[in-house]
Amino acid sequence: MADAEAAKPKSGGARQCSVCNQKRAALKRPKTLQQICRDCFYSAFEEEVHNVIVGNQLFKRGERIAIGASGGKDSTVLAYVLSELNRRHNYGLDLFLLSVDEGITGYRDDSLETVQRNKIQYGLPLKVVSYKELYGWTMDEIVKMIGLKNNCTFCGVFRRQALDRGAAMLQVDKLATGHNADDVAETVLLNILRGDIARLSRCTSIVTGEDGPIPRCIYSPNAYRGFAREFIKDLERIRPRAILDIIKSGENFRISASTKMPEQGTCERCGYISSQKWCKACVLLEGLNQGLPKLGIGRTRGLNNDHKMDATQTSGSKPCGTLDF
Ligand SMILES: Nc1ncnc2c1ncn2[C@@H]1O[C@H](COP(=O)(O)OP(=O)(O)OP(=O)(O)O)[C@@H](O)[C@H]1O
Repeated sequence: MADAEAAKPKSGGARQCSVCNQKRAALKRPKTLQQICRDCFYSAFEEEVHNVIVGNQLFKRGERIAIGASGGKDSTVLAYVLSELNRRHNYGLDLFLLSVDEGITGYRDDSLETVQRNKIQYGLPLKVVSYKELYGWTMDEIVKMIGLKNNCTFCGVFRRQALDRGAAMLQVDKLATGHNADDVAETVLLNILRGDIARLSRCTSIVTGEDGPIPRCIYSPNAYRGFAREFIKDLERIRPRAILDIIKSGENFRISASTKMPEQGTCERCGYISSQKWCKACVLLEGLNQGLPKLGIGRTRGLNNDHKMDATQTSGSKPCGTLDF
């Protein structure tokens, strides 16, 4: 996606596609610097995704795969490309669309309509799980209680767990989520800026147990991530490959053996993966239910006080707009 956005042809530069030599080039790919037409870009993109899937042995024949479907552009592309490649190359996968309804009036209800269309277009079964059914709260209700300032923490933590819970209900083997190059580069940069070594080492992994790129949250357009995004876009204007190079730096990052990393366990309350006594979602939920919504926000207060802080938890007090996969 960074490809397409970064490389709109300059005015007057109506060149021919350097692949088919027939149609007009629609974009210049930062990755290859090729001027390429729309159709050739689609073919190249789909072929590259196929090569990544095969090269990394992402799936096994017969596996059940949930596609995190938000109705946004990335997951819509993901749903299209996975269903298309599954059919074209006969991967033998059972694909499902999985949507989380956070209960944000005027936002998710609209995008869920897109997902309903994807369901019909690609002929994939759809499962929708909602914050209301899982946690007893919609995001609108949470915002009413906590205000706009810290609500992204709730949104991000709950969404990640809701996707995992939905995946468990569907009894899938894997969950696929969509992340474009810009988002991954932002995440690498953010983790460097925060000194979050644990996340930095995982955020470019193609397969993660439970961690990965930290997507943005719609309630916080001016959060720290926004500044990282602006910075990356400025770099991209000067040098379009900058985004891919930042990702490459993240991929090549290695932690020294002497660095202490957080230990993963399970939440004593709900059994979800956690490096603390209670997982972040349970701490936040407890705060909401007790009428103390700030309980799980911040570094020092909360229900996990008796446990030592670690790299993961330190980022628990991170600014709005982060979501861990
Ligand atoms: N509400 C949701 N329901 C299901 N999957 C989701 C939801 N929100 C995010 N995801 C998954 O996480 C990925 C990254 O989410 P993020 O919030 O960064 O959105 P994004 O980069 O705008 O992607 P998209 O364009 O697909 O919304 C999405 O592509 C999707 O696979």
